[in-house]
Amino acid sequence: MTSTQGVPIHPAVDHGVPKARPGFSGGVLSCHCPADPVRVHVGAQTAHNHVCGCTRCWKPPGAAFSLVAVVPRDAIRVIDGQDLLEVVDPGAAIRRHRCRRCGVHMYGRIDDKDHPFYGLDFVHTELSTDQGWSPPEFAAFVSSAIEGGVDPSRMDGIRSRLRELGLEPYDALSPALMDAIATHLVRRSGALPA
Ligand SMILES: N[C@@H](CCC(=O)N[C@@H](CSCO)C(=O)NCC(=O)O)C(=O)O
Ligand SMILES: [Zn+2]
Ligand SMILES: [Zn+2]
Repeated sequence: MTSTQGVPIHPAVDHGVPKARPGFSGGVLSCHCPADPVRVHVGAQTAHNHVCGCTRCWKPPGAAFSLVAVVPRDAIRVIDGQDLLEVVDPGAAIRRHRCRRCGVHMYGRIDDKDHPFYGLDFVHTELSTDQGWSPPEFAAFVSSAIEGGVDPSRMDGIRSRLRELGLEPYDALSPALMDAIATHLVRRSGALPA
């Protein structure tokens, strides 16, 4: 089979998916401002790290996918630049807090207590120089990359490259996460025991 190594996905995976460090318990995320960056301490290892093709997640310049994971919301502490943070879209389920100088998203928070992922914040581990974060496990919202400007003719190559990297492509979240969402919705409706 022809290699699709030359198909760029995201700089953090284009040369191979990194490994988690056993015992890793978090680090500091910094925005891209060259001086006085916003800094956020994340006091936990990440979970469900994935590359995401949706238009809402922050991506580094030129990348077709973002790299995004979750941590418990109480693990997030803004240590510098709190006053520089603004919410990108207050109406979105994930209220992404970005640096208003450089535009980098520092964390995304769910404030709706009924949301299946309430209690989890979304973070981009590439904003940290600390090594050992949980690596991406799958690719989400792959078809949405077209909405972000990727030519549809490139999608076969992109899906092949994702598979080559071990990042199974899905057009929503992974089956495990979609099942968790559906289970939450059914439980909330009272049709399943809590
Ligand atoms: N086609 C849309 C999809 C946007 C979307 O639903 N994104 C997901 C995944 S983000 C992290 O994996 C989501 O849950 N969004 C909720 C929110 O953004 O509040 C598009 O590309 O815009
Ligand atoms: Zn900034
Ligand atoms: Zn996304």
